[in-house]
Amino acid sequence: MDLKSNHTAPVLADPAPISKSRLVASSLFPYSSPAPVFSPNLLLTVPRKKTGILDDVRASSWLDAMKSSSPRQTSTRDYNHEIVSTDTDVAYRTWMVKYPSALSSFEQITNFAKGKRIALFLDYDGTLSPIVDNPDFAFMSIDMRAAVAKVAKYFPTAIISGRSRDKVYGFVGLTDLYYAGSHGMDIMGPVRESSDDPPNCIRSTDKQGKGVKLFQPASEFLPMIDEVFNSLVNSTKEIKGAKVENNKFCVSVHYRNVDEKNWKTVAQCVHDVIRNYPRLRLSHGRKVLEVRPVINWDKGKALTFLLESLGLSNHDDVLPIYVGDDRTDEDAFKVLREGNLGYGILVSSAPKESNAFFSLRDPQEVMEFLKSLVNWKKTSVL
Ligand SMILES: O=P(O)(O)OC[C@H]1O[C@H](O[C@H]2O[C@H](CO)[C@@H](O)[C@H](O)[C@H]2O)[C@H](O)[C@@H](O)[C@@H]1O
Repeated sequence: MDLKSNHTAPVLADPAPISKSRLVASSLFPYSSPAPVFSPNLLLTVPRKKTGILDDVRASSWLDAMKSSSPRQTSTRDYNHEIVSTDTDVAYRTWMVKYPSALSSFEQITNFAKGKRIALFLDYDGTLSPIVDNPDFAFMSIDMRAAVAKVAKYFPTAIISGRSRDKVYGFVGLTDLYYAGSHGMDIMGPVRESSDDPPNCIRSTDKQGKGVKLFQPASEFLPMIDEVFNSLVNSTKEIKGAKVENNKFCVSVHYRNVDEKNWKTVAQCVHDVIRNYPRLRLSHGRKVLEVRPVINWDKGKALTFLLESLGLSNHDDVLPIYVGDDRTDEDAFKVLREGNLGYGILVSSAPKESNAFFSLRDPQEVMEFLKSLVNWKKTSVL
């Protein structure tokens, strides 16, 4: 199949604006899980006109998205290291009325979880590890690793990351978890004999020799992604601070360390490369442009796939909890919210519209939440 064609331009697909309407509180509780649907035809066809240059309108919308792609500090510290209340603090507290802290709402969460099996889904960057300038150094702390290891002893736990699966496994380094890399396009999950495998799913073994299911719905894009990665490395090499990361089924172009006056040049380089690949699209992360295949697959679909693989879909006594900080995590929050399946928890130190139910400020609070889950499980009489 020729995935490269000159008739269409790349799809500039950011997530659709999130609906401002919130479900009423009571809909936190009734659960009915629809059966997951895995379409054999995952390819999306979104034809667009080809444009020669990154035109001004598109350039400014790319730039706006680039500028708003990382939260600002919500508070400052005075010379005594006291937190000084600022307008942004007030805005954050107001926002938290809509997205309450998962720590202060812990009792509400665990009350609802009584008699249920919690399944935990965790994003990596910005959730388990703090955001740092160099993506190669986004290590999680020893304490965080211990907290994740403990929580995984009590609850089925999966990491769903935009990184390549190998890379995120390298950072986390725990064997008792399931891993989905490339925004869910590379899943290594458990084998369940009773279920039918979708196309593109193969049986394999993990590093410990355990039988696993490997699902790579974008496998045919591999040569294209490699080609685009090389082109992007080449075209951005003169831009000081730009960094291109190969995430196997997608490519990240980082501009966190690029002078803001050169962000437009980064956008132009990315545009110039991917305009020749109508089967690739662009999305925005935290100071990163992400190039990925146009397929009907995202972190939300990965979450559904993993629940199915774990034998946890269509059960009223299952409570999935997904913790993430990025726009790509919204797809998973949406699956949980719209299906009334479970709780999305947004990690953010700044107010933003989300499909999550709860919030946590930063990875430190994520760690406290994980520890609280373990303590609750240890002490609860179910
Ligand atoms: O889905 P995630 O696990 O959150 O991965 C999303 C992207 O995370 C990484 O980039 C982000 O974190 C870096 C390290 O803190 C930071 O330098 C960068 O600015 C952030 O965008 C990762 O490098 C990307 O490849 C992932 O797609």
